[in-house]
Amino acid sequence: MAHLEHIRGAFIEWQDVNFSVPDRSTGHQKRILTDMHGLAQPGRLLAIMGPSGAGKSTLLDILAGNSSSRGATCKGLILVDGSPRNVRAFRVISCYVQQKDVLMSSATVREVLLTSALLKLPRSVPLSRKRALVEDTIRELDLASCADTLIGDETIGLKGVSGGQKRRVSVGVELVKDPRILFLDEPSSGLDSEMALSVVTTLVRLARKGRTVVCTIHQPNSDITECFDDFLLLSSGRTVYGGLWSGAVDFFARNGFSCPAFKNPTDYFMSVVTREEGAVETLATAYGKVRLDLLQQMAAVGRRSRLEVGGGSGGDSGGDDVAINLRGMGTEDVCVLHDAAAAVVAGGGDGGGDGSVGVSAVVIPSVLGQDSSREVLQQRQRQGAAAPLEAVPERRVLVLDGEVGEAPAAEEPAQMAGVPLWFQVYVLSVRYWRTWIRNPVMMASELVQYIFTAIFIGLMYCRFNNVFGEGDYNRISCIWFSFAILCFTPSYTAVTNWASERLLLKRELGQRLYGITAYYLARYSVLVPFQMAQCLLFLAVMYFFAGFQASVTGFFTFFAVFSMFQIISEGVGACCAVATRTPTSSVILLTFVLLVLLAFSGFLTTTVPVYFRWIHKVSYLTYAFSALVEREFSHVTFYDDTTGEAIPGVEAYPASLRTGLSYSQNVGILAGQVGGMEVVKFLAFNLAYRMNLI
Ligand SMILES: Nc1ncnc2c1ncn2[C@@H]1O[C@H](COP(=O)(O)OP(=O)(O)OP(=O)(O)O)[C@@H](O)[C@H]1O
Repeated sequence: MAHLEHIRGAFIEWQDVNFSVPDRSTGHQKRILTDMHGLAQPGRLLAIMGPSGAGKSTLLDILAGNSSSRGATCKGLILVDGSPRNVRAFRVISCYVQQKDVLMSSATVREVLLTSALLKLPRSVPLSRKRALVEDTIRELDLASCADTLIGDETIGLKGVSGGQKRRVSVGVELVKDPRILFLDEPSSGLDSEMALSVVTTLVRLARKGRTVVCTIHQPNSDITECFDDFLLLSSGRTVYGGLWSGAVDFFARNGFSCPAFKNPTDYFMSVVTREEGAVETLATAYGKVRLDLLQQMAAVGRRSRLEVGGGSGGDSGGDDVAINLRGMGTEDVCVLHDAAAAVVAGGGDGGGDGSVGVSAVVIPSVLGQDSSREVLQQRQRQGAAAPLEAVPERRVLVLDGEVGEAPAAEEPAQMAGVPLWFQVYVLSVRYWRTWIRNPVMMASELVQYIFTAIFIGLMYCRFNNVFGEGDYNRISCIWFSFAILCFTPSYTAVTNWASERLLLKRELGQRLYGITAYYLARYSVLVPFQMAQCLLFLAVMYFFAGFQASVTGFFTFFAVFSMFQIISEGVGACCAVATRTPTSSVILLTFVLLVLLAFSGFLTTTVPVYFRWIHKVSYLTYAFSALVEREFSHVTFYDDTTGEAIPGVEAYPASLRTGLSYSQNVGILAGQVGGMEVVKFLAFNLAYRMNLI
């Protein structure tokens, strides 16, 4: 556990935080959070509670630097280790675990964590260290017993880990980057009481290593509340209480709300703020008066507990740490020793360090600072408090555990900058590949569809004859029918897969683990061979069964055209999926598009109305169909059943099926359409991402 022993959390202090969003009905700003103050400390678990709509998630998002509502206004000051937060740098040292577990169901716990480590940690970190980190994480989260079990998804018949284990894996996915700060949105929601407790005790363990852990929580039972160190109770966007968990009952009692014996305090608090008229106003006002005392008390207890933990694991433990840090600081930094164990580090000097393992900045936030530090910070607050949070001055931040450096001032977070595109594509391809081969329902349904369709069509047309009026018609029908069925298979698969893929993609793109280009290339590199294999399977049965020209060239011509056809069909499905918000609307759109394309492919109507002619001209079905008819008929001679006259194949099929192009020209256009579809698909993914459809 060597790696995890060195974790140092960060002090996060927020002051006068106000958040408003535009109210569509009135056109004015609607206040969501009012005058929020608080403190989260290293080595401690801060639980944020409140009734539904109290503003818990909003506050958590703001603290984590995730808030991005259009038209929203966020004012106030957030200090990290005593200095105004630089959101970009803050994201590097913190992580956010969302409420819903969005994990790759076809991967094992160990694989999920390793993928995360490969994408999140720079390439300069050796693979052996990444693997060691994954093993550390597995042990730390108590996941050893299920490390090689699939995550699973009951909805697709894939058995896997339990809900509590899944939630811990979600934490682990973030933990592999070794964050100093963890934000978790309702980590116990949807779990039974035992699983919820196991998740919360895991969080306490993570906090005790020295990390700062902040979570929102809903209706905790008394076992869970015993795990809280610090506690923040919100109601209607106001702070009703913020301080030590152990002081909450006393605070309520002093303000006229005594918790009955044997009642879970959190149940009581919730009933007071939701049912008692005027209680929120009374408590919020009372809290405003004692806020500073409660925060100072909380900070003092926090400091004491970190000192008790001592110099070994976690926490701002010893004077040695401070001395090392001060050596690593730039000369412009203002360092004010607070006590033997800690220092206030303010100012914006270069954060260059000696790079020694375990070096950390130990910082006391302003609520605890002595006069000298207060002056520095008050000056900062005067600069920053009135400004929107995003506008606070940038400051270099120390990245802990083994490396002291400055947070990237440029656009990309550090973890993305460290992983080259080819490596992202490689990691994602492996994961994508696994999704296909480990998903029995998807694999079986695909195989059954192709084999069943091939046998069905083979039986339907079983061994064409060469009688004019029969053999020609059957060949044309067989080709069209094959296309008509097969255009639905890859496109529907794209739509159904997108529903589960989208959430994971959204999370990972949001964290900038990779970009759309890496995702697109990885997807393409796995899907194309799969589609080609499926075409081969289909034609191996259908081509000879039905009785198409028995030649190797003929077979591989069909194979090439069918493969291109499948690739385009998958692209049509993917575009319909990303262009819509729900699977139902994707299916409706896709069905409509394919039916229109089929209708004007040249088989169903001999005269295409002039206003639909453009569809006939752009449809890939037109060229695929025409190319194969052209190819087959140029190698077959029919005979008239009554006269015995020989009729060359090229003269035997109707003019309505001809595009006016030769076989190779049709294939050339189809190949161009494959390229065009890939460009459209790539742009569609990018556009969907920009328009928030992913
Ligand atoms: N961007 C936004 N636009 C409009 N209203 C918003 C926005 N963000 C939050 N709100 C509103 O602010 C209030 C607080 O929302 P928030 O999700 O923070 O509450 P919560 O305490 O987390 O509730 P829950 O426990 O139900 O998740 C809600 O009434 C919500 O509708």
